[in-house]
Amino acid sequence: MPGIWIYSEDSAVARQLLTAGLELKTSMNQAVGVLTPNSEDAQSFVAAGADKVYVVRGSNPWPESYAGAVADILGREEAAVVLAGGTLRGKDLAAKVAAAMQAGLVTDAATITYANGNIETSRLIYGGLAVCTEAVALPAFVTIPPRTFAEAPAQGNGAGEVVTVEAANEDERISVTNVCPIVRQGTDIAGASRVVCVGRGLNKQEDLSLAAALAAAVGAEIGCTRGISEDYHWLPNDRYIGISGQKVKPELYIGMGISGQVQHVVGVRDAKVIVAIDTNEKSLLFEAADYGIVGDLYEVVPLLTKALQK
Ligand SMILES: Cc1cc2nc3c(=O)[nH]c(=O)nc-3n(C[C@H](O)[C@H](O)[C@H](O)COP(=O)(O)OP(=O)(O)OC[C@H]3O[C@@H](n4cnc5c(N)ncnc54)[C@H](O)[C@@H]3O)c2cc1C
Repeated sequence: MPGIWIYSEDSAVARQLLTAGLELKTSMNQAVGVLTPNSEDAQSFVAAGADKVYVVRGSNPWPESYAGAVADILGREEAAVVLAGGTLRGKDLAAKVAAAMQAGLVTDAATITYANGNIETSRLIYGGLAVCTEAVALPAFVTIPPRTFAEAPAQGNGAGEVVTVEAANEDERISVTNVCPIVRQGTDIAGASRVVCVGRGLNKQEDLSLAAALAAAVGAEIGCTRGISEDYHWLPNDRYIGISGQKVKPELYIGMGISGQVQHVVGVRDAKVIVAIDTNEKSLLFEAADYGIVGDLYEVVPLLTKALQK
């Protein structure tokens, strides 16, 4: 089936990529297919508009175990465009399969369109200071970060076909002997709808209670800048936001005591409403903010919390 193919080991991300795939389907007039390791979600892709779904079952979740099977399917189907989730495993798999198929690969695309017979993408570079646009000849591989698109909704039962393929473990050097899930505190901050974020304007770890009270008042998760987790170890590393941390897309982000360096702001720029609290009126976070309060967080935050509790 020549057309647009989607792969992610995370079914929610695959449904987000399906939104981009269905837009390309209209402009390219080609079918959309999904490859997934998750047999239980195959019908949800069909219901959301996939014309064909391959369930690729490997003996372990490492891309080494099924990259060859994915390349075989995509080669057989004469894939024109492959969209892979921009997760660690998605990028790993995309690189392996694109190399096997001698196809071009663009990573971390924020937009994707079909124009002049090519796939055109844009992505942020230099820590968010510039936008890079690229045109890739077909067949083209593109990785897209999670939450770039909304999930494609179910449209009915769908008429797409589901095919199951068993992938042999291609790399005998790798075997899974144990799996330890990452233990997270609270919910995944990347998916939080509200975030209260603390920076090094906070004087000591006990003062995180100020942020916790504000977060409780607005129903938010607590995030931080890199120094708070990596240098001070006041919060776990999965709480820091930015280019090398989590990218968040909340309805509301409240940043306190944050200087707004680009490496942090690039992780929050997609927030719907940004509120900044800082003593320094030149804090760069004010430039990204919808609302700014120039003031001492030790005075402002308790007042704000009290007002919001009412
Ligand atoms: C390659 C690279 C990658 C990086 N990746 C990331 C990343 O992913 N995420 C990230 O966050 N950083 C990242 N950084 C670090 C980044 O460049 C900044 O150093 C960091 O974001 C600054 O953190 P901050 O705003 O908490 O601290 P600071 O820059 O020290 O700012 C503290 C702020 O608090 C204010 N303040 C002080 N006291 C008060 C008070 N009482 N009330 C109110 N405001 C007060 C100050 O005016 C100041 O604006 C990266 C850096 C590099 C080089």
